[in-house]
Amino acid sequence: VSKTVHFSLQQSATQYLLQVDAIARESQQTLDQLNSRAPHSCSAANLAAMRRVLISARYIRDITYYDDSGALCSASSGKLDFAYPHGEPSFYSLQNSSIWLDQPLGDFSQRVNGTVVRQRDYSVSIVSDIDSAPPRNDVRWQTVNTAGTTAAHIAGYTGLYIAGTGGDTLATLAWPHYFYQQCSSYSRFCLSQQFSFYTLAQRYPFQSSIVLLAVIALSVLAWFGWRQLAVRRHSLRYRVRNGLRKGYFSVVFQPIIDLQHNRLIGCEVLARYRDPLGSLSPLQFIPLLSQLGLSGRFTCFIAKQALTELSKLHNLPEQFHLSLNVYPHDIASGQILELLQLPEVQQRRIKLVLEITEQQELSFSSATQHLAELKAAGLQLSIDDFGTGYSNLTSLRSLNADYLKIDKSFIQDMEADSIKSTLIPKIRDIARLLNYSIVAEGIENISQASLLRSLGIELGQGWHFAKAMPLAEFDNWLQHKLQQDYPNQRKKA
Ligand SMILES: Nc1nc2c(ncn2[C@@H]2O[C@H](COP(=O)(O)O[C@H]3[C@@H](O)[C@H](n4cnc5c(=O)[nH]c(N)nc54)O[C@@H]3COP(=O)(O)O)[C@@H](O)[C@H]2O)c(=O)[nH]1
Repeated sequence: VSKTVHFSLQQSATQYLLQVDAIARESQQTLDQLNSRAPHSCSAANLAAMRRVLISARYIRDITYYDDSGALCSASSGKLDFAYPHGEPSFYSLQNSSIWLDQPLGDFSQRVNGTVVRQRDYSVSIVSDIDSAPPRNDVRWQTVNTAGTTAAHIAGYTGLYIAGTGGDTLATLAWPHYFYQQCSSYSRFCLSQQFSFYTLAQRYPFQSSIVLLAVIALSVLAWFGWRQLAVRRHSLRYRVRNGLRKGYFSVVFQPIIDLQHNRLIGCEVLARYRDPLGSLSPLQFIPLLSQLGLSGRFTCFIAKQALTELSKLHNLPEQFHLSLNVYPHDIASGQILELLQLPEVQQRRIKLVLEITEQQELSFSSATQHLAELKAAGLQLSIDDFGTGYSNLTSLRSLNADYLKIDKSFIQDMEADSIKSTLIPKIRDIARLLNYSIVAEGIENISQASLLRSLGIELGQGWHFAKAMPLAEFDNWLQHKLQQDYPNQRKKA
């Protein structure tokens, strides 16, 4: 389609510019011929010579002779009554011709306007349709002359000509507008045309329908592509993967309390997610990270982030614990050992406790060696969500952990003496047998805290003490708590 359109535009513009060149050539040759004659005057012999030239010309309608005061005689009118002055020319062309556009050529029987081209003592007047009849009249067009330093507007719409585009250029402007420009080689005239797809559609109905179909097909494809992208970007998998790359995960800290002395001994770090589409719950992103094979990277990120943030707090209690949830399969695979490479983990100020949920079965054969390496590196282990999963006494013993964390489902309804809560003393006995400290999680009120204290449970956490908080809030809470716990101690610098 573009070839057909291009060819057709090229043909008509070439025809038009060839005519312009022919007029320019005839004008130039005539002026050269007259200017080279001597003597220059309005003598009968000179007027006769001017008329002979005029008769053989194809485009020139009159020839005028000048001296410094103005036009003195012309081939059509003979001697003029007075020297007729010209105003400023419209532009200067090649060989320093002065050109006046749209001049009234008043000495013809009918009043007509035309173009006057003057060089030295002579001018030629041309009446042609090149400035009023472009090759196509259903397009916007402009003719300019580029012989001077700037393009001189000759006819048509102003502002269509694009400098530097050169000749014979077909381009799509903003769809559905097209642009075509061609310049003549001799007279330096350029013809610029601008037209819309609708003009094409009228002229080339078949080709245009192909273009239109192609545009529709491309738009539909682009729409589907965009929709697919939007769906993908909204999918949880994309968000979680992207979140790890872009840092949409953050950490919050929930205090862990020594129930017997009501003192802060550490905290648990919990992950949070927020991206421009909103928040995701850990229950959504924790299993997904595992399915995406990103659990190891994620655990390292959370550990690094939590330790970096906590290291900014200067008055953490001695032997402060940071409990970090880890994926049991990362222990079995050994990926968890990557934690030991982190400089933040290697520092000894904060004790790292790895919480391994009991809800997922741990492959003991491969895990034992890795757990031993973690413990040898100074990390502690805690069995999380105890009472909800797979542990038996043998597996508990072989894990060689330090803490046993009673699941919150045992704590809830403790005050109402629920069946589950009656098992707490039994869990406590098992923990003592194995030399584990007990942490009770999900303590929501004072009566649960008192009951657990009376049962000899050492450690606890839950909303009764504080919810999980971002660092700044945790710091405020910590200052307040330290004031309570150590009222006589001055703040550390
Ligand atoms: N492997 C990783 N797992 C993580 C990480 N961050 C969180 N998680 C696990 O996601 C589960 C849901 O966590 P979350 O929504 O943060 O809920 C925790 C507490 O906010 C909530 N909690 C704490 N106190 C109370 C309470 O008094 N009542 C109550 N109803 N809920 C409370 O319990 C969740 C902590 O659970 P646990 O880890 O078992 O101590 C959860 O399984 C997280 O483990 C991560 O970084 N890595």
